Amino acid sequence: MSYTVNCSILLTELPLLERAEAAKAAGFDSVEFWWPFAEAVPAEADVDAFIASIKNAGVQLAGLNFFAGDMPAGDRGLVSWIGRSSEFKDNVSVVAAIGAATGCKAFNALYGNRQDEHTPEEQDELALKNLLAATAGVAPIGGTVLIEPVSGTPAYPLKTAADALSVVNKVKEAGAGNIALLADFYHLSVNGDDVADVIEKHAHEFGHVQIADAPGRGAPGTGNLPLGEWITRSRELGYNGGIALEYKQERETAFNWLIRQNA
Ligand SMILES: O=C(O)C(=O)CO
Repeated sequence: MSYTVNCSILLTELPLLERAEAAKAAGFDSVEFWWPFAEAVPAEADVDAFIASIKNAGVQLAGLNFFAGDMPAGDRGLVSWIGRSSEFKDNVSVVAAIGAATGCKAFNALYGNRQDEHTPEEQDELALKNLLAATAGVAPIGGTVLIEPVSGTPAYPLKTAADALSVVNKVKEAGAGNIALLADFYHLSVNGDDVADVIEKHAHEFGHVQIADAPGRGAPGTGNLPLGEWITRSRELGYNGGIALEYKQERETAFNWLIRQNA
């Protein structure tokens, strides 16, 4: 099986523009990134350099997150963030341009942490508008917007597959078909979701899958999740998209579990 390397959590010892090449050298043909710039609309030269690093490495960009704010400081997306919707919409154009240049078709829109000064209804109303703008923005390049339950950030409201699917369904009811659940087996497990049940019910409609073991968000085999079984069952039930490696592990040993598995 060929996996996608998430180069925002793996290979991070290397400068951003060297990571795609390092993934290729480690034997992978596809990579994905969280938003790789500090701002929603970076300098054109920085975007061009990022695209060139993917193309020159000879890998496929298989996934890209929309700008999500200051993630190290705890931000997890702009989608429902009242006061930052023009920034989000400006970002959609840059994301779509990167998709057009690279052939990337999967775009993860982190929903945003709850803001105490606004009601959940107000934030969800904005999220619907922003997600309709995002789905419209990537539709011309055949893109799909992904909605991801995330762990580790208490104020992030989408914790289970059901939470994310209710957002997906609202956007679909509003007329956009190109939106789907990002099933990150690590985040779902840590949040207490029943991952096996989510797979039984929804694998056929997953937009993307990411893996890490739990506890610890390490490589497969470092924790106790049955990741191999879950991947196999997802495939049996019709999921035919990529499986992205989104775990923490130093570069030297990042893919040893795969080498052992293939030996
Ligand atoms: O913030 C995280 O942990 C993510 O997985 C973002 O995509």
